[in-house]
Amino acid sequence: MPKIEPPLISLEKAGIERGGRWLVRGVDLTVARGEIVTLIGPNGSGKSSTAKMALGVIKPDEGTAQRMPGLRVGYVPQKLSVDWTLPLTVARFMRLTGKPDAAEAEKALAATGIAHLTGAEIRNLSGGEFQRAMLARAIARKPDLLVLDEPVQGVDYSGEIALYDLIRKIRDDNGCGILLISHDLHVVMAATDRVICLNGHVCCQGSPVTVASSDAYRRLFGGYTDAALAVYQHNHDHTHLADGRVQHADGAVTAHCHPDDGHHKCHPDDGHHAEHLGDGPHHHNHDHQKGQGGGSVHPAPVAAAAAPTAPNPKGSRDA
Ligand SMILES: Nc1ncnc2c1ncn2[C@@H]1O[C@H](COP(=O)(O)OP(=O)(O)OP(=O)(O)O)[C@@H](O)[C@H]1O
Repeated sequence: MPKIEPPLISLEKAGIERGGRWLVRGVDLTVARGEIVTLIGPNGSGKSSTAKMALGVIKPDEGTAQRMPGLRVGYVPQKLSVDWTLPLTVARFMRLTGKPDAAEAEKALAATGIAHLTGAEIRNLSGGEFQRAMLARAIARKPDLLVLDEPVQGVDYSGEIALYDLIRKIRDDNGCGILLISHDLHVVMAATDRVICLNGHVCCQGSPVTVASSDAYRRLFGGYTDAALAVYQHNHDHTHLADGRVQHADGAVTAHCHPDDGHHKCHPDDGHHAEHLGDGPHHHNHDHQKGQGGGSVHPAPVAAAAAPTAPNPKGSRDA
């Protein structure tokens, strides 16, 4: 009989109380190897507090928190205190904590698509590049579990898609478990196996479709839910090949997407196609539409993640 691996982390009926107020309570949560679990919920709903309990940073005031013995965690925090006036290259940033050896650091930077930025100053990176550097630093530790708190903040929509694709790829390549924290209702739906919807307690949980269809989720997010669900359920039917051409479901290969591909009207100069350069063949199972209306998103801005010289939107990540 195959051995059932215990989860990497598990919370049972866990809660945190501060100053006589329960920040969050009654949380049941597990993350297993190879699984992407997303904590979703509005601001202040207890997502970060729950993640901190799972990581052992905060001890639960009720219930239990358990971690696999010897668990290696890669953590990308929501905020990072960096003195942006100090010169700090990406290479040095990789060695600030954890000190991976040079080969591991190089591999991690290549895996996140920013090997060419090793010598660049952190303060000059675009928002998407900075998030990739944070991810690279986390995966260089070869974690069993990656915890990513709002990993796409400060990143434009097409950059978000690229980052969620990257997160999935990291899971596939490394076999680690991933705990994602997000209040993004759209792209994250397609990038996760299980969603736990929080609002001081677990409102609902399950597959993204189950959660997005639930009454509790609808009550919490109101009119946004249908769009989120529609976006999640809308699977692309084409693959972007490494040479930039597009292979369609019927096997036909064209220079660009078909204008009637359904999910969007495709402009040849769309930024989102650029971000997959070097990723090899890339099959979409996400939607390119952001927002509620499901309208066309063109012209899409060039992905921050793919723009090596884009200006640095520091405001979005300063602690
Ligand atoms: N140490 C603390 N003492 C008192 N209140 C706290 C403490 N830490 C967090 N809180 C409060 O607990 C609630 C949940 O905070 P938490 O950071 O977990 O929410 P979140 O869902 O991650 O929010 P956001 O999406 O805004 O990051 C908030 O109202 C916050 O102000």
